[in-house]
Amino acid sequence: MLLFDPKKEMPPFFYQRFEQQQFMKRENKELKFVFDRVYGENSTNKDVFETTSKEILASIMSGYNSTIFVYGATGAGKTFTMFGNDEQPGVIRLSMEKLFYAFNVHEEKTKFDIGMSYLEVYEENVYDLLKPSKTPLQLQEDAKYGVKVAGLTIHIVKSVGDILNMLDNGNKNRTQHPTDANANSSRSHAVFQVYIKMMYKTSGQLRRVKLSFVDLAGSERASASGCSGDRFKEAANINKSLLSLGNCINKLANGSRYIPYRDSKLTRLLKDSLSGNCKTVMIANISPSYASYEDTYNTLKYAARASKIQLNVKKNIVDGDLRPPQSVSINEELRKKVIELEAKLSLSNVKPIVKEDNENIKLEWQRRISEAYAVQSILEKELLELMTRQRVLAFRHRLHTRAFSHIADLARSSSSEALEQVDTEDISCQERAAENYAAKSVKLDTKIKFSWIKWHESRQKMHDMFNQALSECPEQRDFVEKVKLQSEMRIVRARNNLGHQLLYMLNEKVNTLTEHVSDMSGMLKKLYSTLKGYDKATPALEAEYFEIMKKAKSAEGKTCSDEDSESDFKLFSTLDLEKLMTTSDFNIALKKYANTTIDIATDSEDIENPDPSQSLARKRKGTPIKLANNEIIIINDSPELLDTTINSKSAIMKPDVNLPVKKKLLSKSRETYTIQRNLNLLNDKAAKIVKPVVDLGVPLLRVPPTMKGNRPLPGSSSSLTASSGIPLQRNGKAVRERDQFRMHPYSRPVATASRKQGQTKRTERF
Ligand SMILES: Nc1ncnc2c1ncn2[C@@H]1O[C@H](COP(=O)(O)OP(=O)(O)OP(=O)(O)O)[C@@H](O)[C@H]1O
Repeated sequence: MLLFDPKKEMPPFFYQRFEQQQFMKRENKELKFVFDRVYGENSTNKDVFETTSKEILASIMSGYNSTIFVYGATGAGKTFTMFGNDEQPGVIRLSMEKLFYAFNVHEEKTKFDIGMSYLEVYEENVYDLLKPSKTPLQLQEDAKYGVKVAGLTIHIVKSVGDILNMLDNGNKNRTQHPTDANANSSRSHAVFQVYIKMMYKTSGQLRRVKLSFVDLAGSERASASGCSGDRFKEAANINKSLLSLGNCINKLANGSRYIPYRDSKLTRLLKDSLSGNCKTVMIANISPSYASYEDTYNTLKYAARASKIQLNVKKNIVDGDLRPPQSVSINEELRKKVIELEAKLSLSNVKPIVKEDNENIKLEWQRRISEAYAVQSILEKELLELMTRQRVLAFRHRLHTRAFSHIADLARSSSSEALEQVDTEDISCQERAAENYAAKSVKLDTKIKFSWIKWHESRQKMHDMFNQALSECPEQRDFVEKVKLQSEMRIVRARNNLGHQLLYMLNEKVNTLTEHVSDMSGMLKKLYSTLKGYDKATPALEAEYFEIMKKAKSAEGKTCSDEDSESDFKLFSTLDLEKLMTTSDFNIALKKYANTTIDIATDSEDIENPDPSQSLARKRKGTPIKLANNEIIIINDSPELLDTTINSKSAIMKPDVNLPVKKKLLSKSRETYTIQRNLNLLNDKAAKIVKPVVDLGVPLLRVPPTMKGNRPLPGSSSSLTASSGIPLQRNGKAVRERDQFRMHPYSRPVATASRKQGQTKRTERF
């Protein structure tokens, strides 16, 4: 046990005969760390070797891979522990001497082939220290042999002397720079590996073992070590690779399934030593100096975590192809015996073995499925997140575009000033927004595409794995179903989340619209009253006014009265991972909607009938008016015909169709968002199209039967008749008469006709 920063008895401090509290004193940590061995200040390299590496060497002879690595702050004595000096040889030399001694002892029965390599990892590049070159070496992963360094030279050695000479040469090539903490600081991680091939002469059995010694570069706080420029970068790189090593150690200690070996070259190289088939010793060097307090504390934490890692090791026995001829017959006999025994054993214990095997297979499949599912979950989450962002962006853009189209439509039908204002301010703004949206959506589309491909591949793999697992072990159907359900749940949750986001945006828009509608209906009321006051409100205008007011009222309090918004909502809230949708797919779908839907106050019939040609055919030019006798007339009040500027001083409606407006945008808006009036009355075959009144802006009026013989009023020139044969006249007086009764605008009670003209009084102006 090592006691770090122990509590110390401090002599009491008195001031004016009273004992004082010592505020400035730092609280001691007094942390206890338990390790396999702890070495004191007087321990030698031999002490370290005897209780660490020596034990490991015995297992090397039995065929186990082994690694010894030293870790610690800069200047703590790592290189000294590994290499030592003449008086105090380091762990490498002592191990090699011991190893070669063992080789000599077993020389008669075993043939040993020994090779060595020496490399360094400097700033995330791997260099061969025994064949110096400026070109870094590449790491390759091999399913059978693990991580290999391509092009690394392996030198055959016959004695300890050979090895030490090679190491001396290699050390000369190793990157060293002075730091504040160490005049000969090693700035790279050095990995020295000994490859031993042992062949037992009698049995022909072959063992290949790898012994590694890793001298890590010193961990340091870059600012504390007083370096700058290149040295600072060097220190940052060292710390980065040590951090990834620390992460791997943490995850291994916690039993995590995913270990981030690929985060750095160092961890990739040490993968075998950390988690593979390897017996590993970690030597943590610390300095007793108070100046290294923080470094010592960090090193101890690092080592404590590393000590929790548990490895599964197995002997590296390879059936040799190089078996000596005399051993072949013995070996064959033994093999036959083994087969016989195995057969006997399997006969006697069929059931338990099968059961145990099944259980193992099941567990193995579950482990593999869980691992693959963890990867797929990450990909799925990423894809869902991107898709949600794409739809939210597209929906927001759609809402903006629609709002703009409404404004453009209103401006177009109101005045040239309004239209010009839209032209100068809003269109450029809208164009900028559209460009912005296009750029963002292209980026998102690309990301989604890549993410989807990865997700799809991983899903395919999972699918294959499920099939294989179920065919080998059908009883794990429940486990497979559970994994599938988890994935479905994630998608449903993401869909819900998207729906909430879109609904929130839609409600915001509806709230703003409701506000506008109430503002506009107030204004419309004023305008209508003014027109009426001047006798300029035609029946068509009047009918339309009441219709609009009715709709404005019914729209109040509704959260989503707009059918088109609902279609948009449906389109954008669809989150189907199977179907990859790009921004252009949305646009195509929206165009389809645009053809089938008439905006603002849409007739349900038009939505039900998706044939655009039919819905367009049913559009009429004019306002239907139902008379008291159920007869329907349609007044063609299209803007062209209502243009009273042709022959009148009073302008009811004056559309400027040739204004210098960016036609592209406006024409699009008109095509998509036609303000449509109620069409139900059009189904009546008896309806007649009647020409509009343009002369003085006086509404068209049927002359009641009682007034039939009367001469037309001055200024009235119409000879129009409805289907009933009743003549229609422009009759200002009759209008005033009608207004007195304030009937529903669509009905003209015959009763009005019975009133005497003399009784008619204009009681209402405004
Ligand atoms: N146990 C020891 N006995 C005598 N000298 C030592 C001992 N440990 C370290 N030293 C000396 O301390 C100095 C720094 O040690 P060393 O170079 O081994 O540190 P290091 O941890 O490898 O540092 P770096 O990470 O910077 O390379 C060297 O001069 C070394 O000889």
